[in-house]
Amino acid sequence: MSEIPIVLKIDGATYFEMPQLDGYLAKHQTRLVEASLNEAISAINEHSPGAIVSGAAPIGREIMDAGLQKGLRGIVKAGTGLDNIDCEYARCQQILVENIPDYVHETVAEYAINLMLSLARKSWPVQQTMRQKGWFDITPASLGTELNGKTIGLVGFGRIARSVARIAHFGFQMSVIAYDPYVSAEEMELCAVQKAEQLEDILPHCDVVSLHTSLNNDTRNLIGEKQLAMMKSSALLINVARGGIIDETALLIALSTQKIGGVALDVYSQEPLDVNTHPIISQMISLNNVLLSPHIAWYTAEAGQRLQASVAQKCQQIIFQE
Ligand SMILES: NC(=O)C1=CN([C@@H]2O[C@H](COP(=O)(O)OP(=O)(O)OC[C@H]3O[C@@H](n4cnc5c(N)ncnc54)[C@H](O)[C@@H]3O)[C@@H](O)[C@H]2O)C=CC1
Ligand SMILES: O=C(O)C(=O)COP(=O)(O)O
Repeated sequence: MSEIPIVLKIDGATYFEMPQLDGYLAKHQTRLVEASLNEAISAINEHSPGAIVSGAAPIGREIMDAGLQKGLRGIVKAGTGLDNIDCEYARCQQILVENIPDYVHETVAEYAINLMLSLARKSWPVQQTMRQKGWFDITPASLGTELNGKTIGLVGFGRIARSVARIAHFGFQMSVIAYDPYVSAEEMELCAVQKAEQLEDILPHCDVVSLHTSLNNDTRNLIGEKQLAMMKSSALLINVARGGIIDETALLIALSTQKIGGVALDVYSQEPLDVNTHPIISQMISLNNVLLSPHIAWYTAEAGQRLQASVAQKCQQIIFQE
C-alpha cells in the first residue's frame, strides 16, 4: 500500500496525544509526520500528505500550492478559529478545510466567566499580595463588584457566546444583550437574550462586555477608541476570542485614562506574547485592573479528549473517505 502520512504542525495541534488518530493510521498502514512551520514545505515534498493537521500556525498559499502538487486533499484545523488559514484560497483550489467547531464551547464559556469573576472581585492583586506578604489589608481600592443582576453584552452570538449567555442568565440572573448580525432576534429570544441591531447599542448599557466573534475582515479592530469611549467607566471587557478584534493601542489608552473598569485578555494580536517586543502589553502588565492569560481558555483535559477524537475522525474522512 502507498504511504499516506499526515504532516502535523508543531504548535497548538500537538498539545495532546492523539491515540485515535494513531489507531486509524495504523489500521490503514500509514503514519504521522510532524514538522515545524519552517519545515512544512520540505515535509510536504518528501511525504505527499493526504491531509494536513494544523494548530495556530498560519497556513497560506505556499503550503497549499506545495500540497496540491503532492495530492493534498484537505486541512484539518485542530481547533475552532479558522483565521490562521487562507480559507478563500483553499476554496478556490478545492482543498477541503475542516475545523472542530464544537469541542470547546462550554470550556471557553467557563473560562470567560472565571475571568469576569476574577476581575469583578479583584482576585489577582489580592492573590499576589497574599503570596508576597501573607495577608492583604482590605482597603476601598480592593472593593469588589457583583455580577448578579447586572447586564452583560455579548459581541458575536455563536456557540461560545450562547454558553456564556446561559451561565450568566441562569447562574447570575444577568440581563443578556447580544450583537451578531447573522443571528435573528427570535433565535436570541429563545436563549433569553435581547438582540442589539448595532454594536453601539449595547456598549453604554453593559457592566460586562465579552467578545465571542470569529476574527474576520469585519471584526478586526471592531473594539477601538470610539467603542471603548462608549462603555461605562466601570465596565469590564473580556476577550477570549481573538486578539485582533480589539485595537490594543486604544485599549491601553482607555485603561490608563480610566475610560473602562478593567480588562481580561486570553488572546493577543501577536502570539506568543513577547513583553520586550509588545510594548502595549508590557505596559498593561503593571495595571491592577488587567488580567492576562496565554491563549489557554480551551485547554482542559476534557476538551483535549474531544479535540483529538474529532481530529482523528476528520482525517479519516478526508484521507480514507470512511
Ligand atoms: N481562547 C481560546 O482558547 C479559544 C478561542 N476561540 C475563538 O472564539 C471564536 C468563537 O468561537 P465559537 O463561538 O465556537 O464560534 P461560532 O462560529 O459558533 O461563533 C462565531 C460568531 O461570530 C459571529 N460573527 C461573525 N462576524 C461577526 C460580526 N462582524 N459581528 C458580530 N458577530 C459576528 C458569527 O455570526 C457567529 O455567530 C472562534 O472563532 C475562535 O476565534 C475558540 C476556541 C478557543
Ligand atoms: O480552538 C480554537 O480556536 C483556539 O483558540 C484554540 O487554539 P488555536 O486555535 O489553536 O489557537
